[in-house]
Amino acid sequence: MLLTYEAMAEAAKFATVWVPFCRKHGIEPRGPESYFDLKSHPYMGRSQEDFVNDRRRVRKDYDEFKARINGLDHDIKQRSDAYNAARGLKDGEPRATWMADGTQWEGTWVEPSENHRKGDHAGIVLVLLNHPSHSRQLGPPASADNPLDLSMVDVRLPMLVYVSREKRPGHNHQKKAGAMNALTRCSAVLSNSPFILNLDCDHYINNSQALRAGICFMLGRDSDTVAFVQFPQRFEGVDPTDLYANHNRIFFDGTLRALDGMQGPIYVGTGCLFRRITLYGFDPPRINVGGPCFPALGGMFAKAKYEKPGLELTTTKAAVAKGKHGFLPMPKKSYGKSDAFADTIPMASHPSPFAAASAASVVADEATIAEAVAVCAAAYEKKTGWGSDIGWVYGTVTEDVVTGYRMHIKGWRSRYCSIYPHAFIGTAPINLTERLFQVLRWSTGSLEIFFSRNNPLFGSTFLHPLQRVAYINITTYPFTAIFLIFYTTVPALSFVTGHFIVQRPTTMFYVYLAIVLGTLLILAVLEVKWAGVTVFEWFRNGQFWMTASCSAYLAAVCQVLVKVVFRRDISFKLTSKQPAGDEKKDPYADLYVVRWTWLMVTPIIIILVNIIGSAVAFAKVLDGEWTHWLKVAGGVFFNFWVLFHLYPFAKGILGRHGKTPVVVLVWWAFTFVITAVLYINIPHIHGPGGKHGGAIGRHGGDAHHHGKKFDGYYLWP
Ligand SMILES: O=c1ccn([C@@H]2O[C@H](COP(=O)(O)OP(=O)(O)O[C@H]3O[C@H](CO)[C@@H](O)[C@H](O)[C@H]3O)[C@@H](O)[C@H]2O)c(=O)[nH]1
Ligand SMILES: [Mn+2]
Repeated sequence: MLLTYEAMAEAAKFATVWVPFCRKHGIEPRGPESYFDLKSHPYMGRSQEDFVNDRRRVRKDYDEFKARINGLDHDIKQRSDAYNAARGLKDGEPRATWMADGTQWEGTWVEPSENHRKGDHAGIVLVLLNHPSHSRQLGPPASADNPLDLSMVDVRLPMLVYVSREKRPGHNHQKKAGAMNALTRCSAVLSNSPFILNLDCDHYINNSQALRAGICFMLGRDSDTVAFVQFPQRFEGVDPTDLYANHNRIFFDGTLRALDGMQGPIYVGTGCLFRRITLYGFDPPRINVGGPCFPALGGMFAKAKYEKPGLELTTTKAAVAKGKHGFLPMPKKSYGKSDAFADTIPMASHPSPFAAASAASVVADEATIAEAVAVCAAAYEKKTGWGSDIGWVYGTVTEDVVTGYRMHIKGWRSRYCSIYPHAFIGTAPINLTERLFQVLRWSTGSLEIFFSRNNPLFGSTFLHPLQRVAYINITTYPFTAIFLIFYTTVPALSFVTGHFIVQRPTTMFYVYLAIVLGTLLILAVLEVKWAGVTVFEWFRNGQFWMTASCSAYLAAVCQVLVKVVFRRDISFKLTSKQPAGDEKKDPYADLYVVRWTWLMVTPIIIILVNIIGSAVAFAKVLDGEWTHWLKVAGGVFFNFWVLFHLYPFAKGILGRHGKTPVVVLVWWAFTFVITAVLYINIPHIHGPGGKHGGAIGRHGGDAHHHGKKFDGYYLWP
């Protein structure tokens, strides 16, 4: 969209003031919006007065910048209308969208037409800021049109390029993975930097030292085997009680950190620093998988392959210059038709011998840009290794997990880098429906990987054994839904029917139960103590896990089975972003907006079943039908345990009213009492009464049939 491009152009212009200002005064955080939102402005630079003046000036620039961005939509339309009018368009002729410099925009038009609509437009590469010089470049001193004294500040800005890959109808563009691959090739041609930072469109950099922190893991001793450095995802705009566990603290601060002790964290799609060559399918220079515990297991069956040097320079510079690609890990044709792109690969793998050459190549001239457009053509990847052996992997909606996995099975490591202030911050869906769909997408993606050629059960032996366990877990976890559905409904249903499929507990059963519970407890303590999450956050995770498991995971299992059986593709529904701005309004308004989806059906059923189950049990005790009220209490407690987990969900579907927790409890109590009263008062439901017999009699022949046929059913208490 032209809007994106022009907004970027405005940002580039504002950056010429903002970035030097930040450097001069040591401003942190570097996001202007977050910085100007701060309550206090700790001063770190030089003289106070200088700072106050500069700050006032930049603030004014920033406000103007924001106003211009907000006006862009209108400006573009007005400008285009003027140009179109000037050209005297006849009726029915397509109405072009015009750039500020008076040329037609090649991408999507405001009024879409052939070759200029969403999913049907040319590839566009526009350089907004060109390569900076290699040496320091001090700014001008203060003057009339430049009120900031920048004479002591380096004013260079990094290269900034707008890229929109070619889109054609009927062509599978492979969503985010396809976008990342096009960008990887484009940046290879334009800059070919050896490291790539990948951020989602809804994330920003919050700590200017983040890259320095991450790159340490790449450049340090022995770190030539590190493929990527993963930062935890952090979010803003989440409600303070984190009703739907958006922060995912256990996953980021527990799981990813723990994996760091093995082969490394999995790749989670954003906030990740890559070594460029790993995306090209290179093997690591050495294999050191297995660590001190399992050194023999690393690459057990594949040793021979690694006797030859992996990344050692086996070709002379001259040979590369002649266009021979002797030491590419894959045949040249799997990288696509662009020779210019293929030539960048050896330079990315061995920056040092080519330092002079790559320094000279950093000019974004017309030919280079034409090449950049060519490598993001829609048809470029036809009959190449992109999406399978090279770059981001296709065929799943969680391309992140599988892309990291393919690196790990080659023996690459990854590292986890968590710093404070948070390196990157993003937005999370705080609406229940959006959140459920997000989890549905993740769980579907995981299962897709399980049912693909990237099933971790069959990955190479370069995968650390425990890392493999982690990958199996991450590609099978949605199956927990099947068990959880039984776990959350059968005990409550047993109260209603009076039949119990679980045996009267034996001593051995209690022993096992104690072991399982003890393990869970240790795990919980470790997670809380060691990952640094609070007990409250820990509970939230558990609550949301149950909600997601009995809705999204279940749906994912069904969806993927359909895909596996009928070969239907699954769509990537972009997570809705909370509309920004308007501070006066409730920032969490979206939290309680109810948008119905069939994903909500199962949790609602489970809630009802548990309330009704315990109400019936209660009624049976009141009625004298059951006498072992202590045992009944135990069962009812279990039902409440389930309800307690589904409490945030209930709060969410009650919408606006859910803001007061009392409403949920009132509703639950109401349902409970109604059920109990009905049960006691309607004789034909609860049968002729009297102890166990009543329970069977109530269901007549049917229940008898069950009671007799299956020895597995027990009457209890
Ligand atoms: O067709 C698409 C869809 C998405 N994106 C990008 O993918 C990102 C992730 O999409 P989003 O809707 O924000 O989903 P989230 O659930 O927030 O994303 C998480 O889950 C995704 C996998 O499902 C990962 O790719 C993301 O990195 C990870 O943050 C977006 O920011 C875009 O940059 C595209 O480029 N093209
Ligand atoms: Mn996102």
